[in-house]
Order: sequence, then structure tokens, then C-alpha cells
Amino acid sequence: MGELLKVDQLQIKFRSEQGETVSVEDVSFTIRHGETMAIVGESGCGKSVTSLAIMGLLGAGGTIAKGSVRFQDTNLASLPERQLRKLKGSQMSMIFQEPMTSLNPVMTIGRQIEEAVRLHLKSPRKTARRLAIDMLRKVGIPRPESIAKAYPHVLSGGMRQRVMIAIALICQPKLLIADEPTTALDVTIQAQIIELMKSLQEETGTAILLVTHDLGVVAAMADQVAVMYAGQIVEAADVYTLFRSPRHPYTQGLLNSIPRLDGGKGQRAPAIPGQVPSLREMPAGCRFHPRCPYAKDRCRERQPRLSFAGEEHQVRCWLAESEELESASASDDQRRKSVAL
Ligand SMILES: Nc1ncnc2c1ncn2[C@@H]1O[C@H](COP(=O)(O)OP(=O)(O)OP(=O)(O)O)[C@@H](O)[C@H]1O
Repeated sequence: MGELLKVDQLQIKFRSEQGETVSVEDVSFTIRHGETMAIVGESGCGKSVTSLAIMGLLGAGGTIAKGSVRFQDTNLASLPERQLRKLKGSQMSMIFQEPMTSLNPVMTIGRQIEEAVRLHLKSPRKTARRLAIDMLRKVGIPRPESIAKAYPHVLSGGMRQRVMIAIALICQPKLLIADEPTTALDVTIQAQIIELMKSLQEETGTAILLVTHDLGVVAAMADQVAVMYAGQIVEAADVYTLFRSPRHPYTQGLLNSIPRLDGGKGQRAPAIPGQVPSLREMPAGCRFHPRCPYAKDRCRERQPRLSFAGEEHQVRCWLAESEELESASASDDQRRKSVAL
């Protein structure tokens, strides 16, 4: 599979009255055609900002201060605004956690899908209408002809997310960025939306960049995973390696806090103690060290680099190769194997 998106040493800054903050630093990853890559981490780790930067949606005050985003060998930063807008929507599209904020409340659902088709595929209205109805059917909307005439507020959250997926995929983009696509939905609907995205991906070959804090969603969908902490990638690997042999104590903590399927009493490990540091009070050394049970002097003093722990497995941790971390994580291993994936 060839490379579709290459993010290289991305640094994102925000400017405000209080000064400048760096919210994402040294983030690099590649997504190949048709692949699903998940960015996972707690709230405030920089997942959304990274995906917004790729779409050129950082907003006022936000800039890519260093690094590059290349889409099929085109540096997105070098594209004039008009060409970037053309690329977005036709080759890259995005869905968010709360579809109601992206849908236009005063335009019928059918019209909103038709607009996407007409804008990017330049199809005549009649063709656009037919494509919109077909797409609504494809995303599992019952009675698509009558729903096309309805306004978004009459739909449930799950149905609205299906409509957003229809809008995002109607132009057959090569990349879909899905930012917490199932977080606002209840569990059974979450599973349906995941299944829908997977089956549409199989049919169209669209690559997906999935932003989530939910490791269950990662296990269900992702091929590759990047774990972010305090604006940096701390571990990256294929999904099997990451779940079987996590090397970073933060990844291990995230995995240990997944609830067990058998609900064993007292078996559920607590969430990782402490909080993600604020951008203005980033600790020296490893950013995770104040929460890390294995932290040593070196961790408090010097920042580790992302380095290889296996062929395609990268970890940002001074202790990742030490025996101490190995043996500590081995005792967690058994527990993790019984976790619902
Ligand atoms: N518009 C902005 N101006 C200033 N700082 C921002 C802005 N947007 C995000 N940030 C900061 O960037 C950091 C990363 O935020 P981001 O939303 O990417 O985190 P996240 O991991 O996606 O969390 P969540 O799941 O809560 O969205 C946070 O510290 C946040 O406060």
C-alpha cells in the first residue's frame, strides 16, 4: 500500500492574549491508502488539534509552526486557499463527535448531501438528488426518500451521524478524518456506526484517521495506532503489537484502565492517577514522569526521543528497554489478555 498522508515533525502553536503555547510537538506519522490509523490519548493530549491542522482548520491564532503535512506528495501548506478547499471535501473529509454542530439545521438532509455532490463533483441537480438518496440508503437510513425531505432535528444522534458519514463519503474521499465519531452515542449505536464505517471502508478503500480516547473503538477499527500524551506521540505501533506488548507506561496505564468483560470484583485497575499537564506548565524531562510509577532521575531531567522498540514499533521512554519495565508490565499482561477487545 502506498503512502497517502505523511505528517512530518509537526509543531502546532496557538497565540492568545496570554502569549504563545505549543500544543503539539514533533508529531510524525504516515497513513497508507485504505488503512485506518487511530490517534488515542486522554483529553487535552493534542489529538483533535493534530487532525484539525491536517484539514487546515486550526482557526484564528493556530498555526503549523514547524513540520509538514503531505497528502499524496502535495505539501498542504504550500497549496493556495482555493486549491486546498477543492481538495478538502473531494479527497479529504471529516466527521465530528456532534453531528448537529456540522449539519445545517435549516436545510433538509437531502439538500445538504446534494450540495456536497454539486460542489465537488459538479453533478447536475437531478443526478445529485439520486446520488444523495442512494447514499442515505447505503448508510442505513430507513425510508431515504422521505428522510431526505426532513430537517436534521427530527433524527436521533445515531441517524444524524449516519447522515454526516453520507456527506463525508459521497465524493469518495481518499481520507476520512473521524474525530470521536461515536463518543456522543450510546453503546449499541456506537457498534452500529463502527460496523458501518468498516463496511463502507471495505467498499470504497477510504483511509481513516480516527481520533478517539476509547481503546475499544481502536481495537475494533484500527490497523495502526499512535498514542499521544501532552502534545507528543509517546508510542506508535500496529494495533496487535500495541495491545499485546505496550512499552510505554502511559499506554500500559490506558490499557489497564479498560473495564474487564467478566466484571471481576476489584480487578479493574484505576485510571492513571494525576492529570495531563497544562501547556503552560509542561514538566521538564519526560512529560509523563510526574504520573509514571517507574520514573527515575533521568526521566525527570531529560526528554526522551521517540525511538524504535521493534521494526515498526516506536516508544518515547527512557525505561522502555530496561528490565524493570519489562517485568512490571509482564504482571499486567495476564489481566490485559482478558480485556474485551
Ligand atoms: N483554539 C485553541 N487555542 C488555544 N489552545 C488550544 C486551542 N485548541 C486546543 N488548544 C489546546 O491544545 C491542547 C490539545 O487540545 P486537543 O483538543 O487537541 O486535545 P484532545 O486530545 O483532542 O482532547 P479532547 O479529546 O478533549 O478534544 C489542549 O491543551 C488545548 O487546550
